[in-house]
Amino acid sequence: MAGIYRSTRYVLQNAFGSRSLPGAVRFYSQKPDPAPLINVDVDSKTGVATVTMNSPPVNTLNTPFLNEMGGVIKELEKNKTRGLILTSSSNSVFSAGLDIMEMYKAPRDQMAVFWTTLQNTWLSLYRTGIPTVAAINGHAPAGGCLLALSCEYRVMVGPKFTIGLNETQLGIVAPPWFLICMREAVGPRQTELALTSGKMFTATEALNIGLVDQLVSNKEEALAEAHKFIARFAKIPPLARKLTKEFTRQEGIKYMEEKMLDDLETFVDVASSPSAQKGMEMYLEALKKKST
Ligand SMILES: CCCC/C=C\CC(=O)SCCNC(=O)CCNC(=O)[C@H](O)C(C)(C)COP(=O)(O)OP(=O)(O)OC[C@H]1O[C@@H](n2cnc3c(N)ncnc32)[C@H](O)[C@@H]1OP(=O)(O)O
Repeated sequence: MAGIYRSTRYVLQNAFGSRSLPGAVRFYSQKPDPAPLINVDVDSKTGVATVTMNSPPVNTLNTPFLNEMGGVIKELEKNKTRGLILTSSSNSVFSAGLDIMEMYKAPRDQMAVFWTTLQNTWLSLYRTGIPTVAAINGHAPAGGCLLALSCEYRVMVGPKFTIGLNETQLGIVAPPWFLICMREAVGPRQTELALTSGKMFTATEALNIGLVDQLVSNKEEALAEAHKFIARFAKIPPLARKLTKEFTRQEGIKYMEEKMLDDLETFVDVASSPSAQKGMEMYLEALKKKST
């Protein structure tokens, strides 16, 4: 392990005084952008929050965005929100996944802060007692797919958008907790087939393997179905629901609680390796070429 990483780990551990690093690492992030990257709209009748990712052009997951998302989840939990619907303000992209610029040619300590923030925000979303639904109204590759998989129910707008964990196509490896989320939705066979090839699924294919639960034809329908899913819990005692969700998701929660620092170390080593850097460079070039 290189010295710089060791010192990052030391600083993070000292800052929080324990092996687990709860909450987002706010003091490491840059000055926050005054414009919100995420909009929250709570329905006054139902108490259900629509959380709209609004970070143009493609809702990439970077440190400020993830910090804000972590803060939103904490706030909704504090206010005893009845449901959380995750969607996007874009007409074509749910989220383009991790911001490759947080990993490409980034110093190891910056990568470490980024990954720690991702780990914490993911855990908050994955384990929250609030019923969660992803209203997937656009493409959801890699980290975008992870966000959707972390919710309890997925409604996807079809047929033209795609979803999947495509990391191997970039020459990087989806970590075990991404894989656990995928396996919980589609089972081990489909997970291996999907992840080894980095397959992006059409909405119909995603429905067929259970990667999403419902197909609809536009965002309004997606939001309506999401509300219906949350309404199913109106008469279920919240504590029993929350604990049952925790038990069901124990593997992912346990992985993150126990392996957070090992996972961080692996990420920084893998992402900074010459082959991963080369893969990202080529991928970024291809994206740029496509957009010009
Ligand atoms: C050990 C590591 C583990 C890592 C685990 C997870 C990895 C990830 O999540 S990696 C990210 C994987 N994401 C993708 O593969 C998606 C890439 N993006 C796309 O396929 C398309 O952008 C998308 C289909 C989402 C949208 O297409 P368009 O609407 O046509 O937009 P553009 O492609 O023109 O993109 C606009 C603009 O955004 C830049 N961009 C897109 N995605 C990313 C990204 N993930 N990170 C950083 N930047 C991204 C793209 O280059 C364009 O930039 P400009 O050319 O400067 O406008």
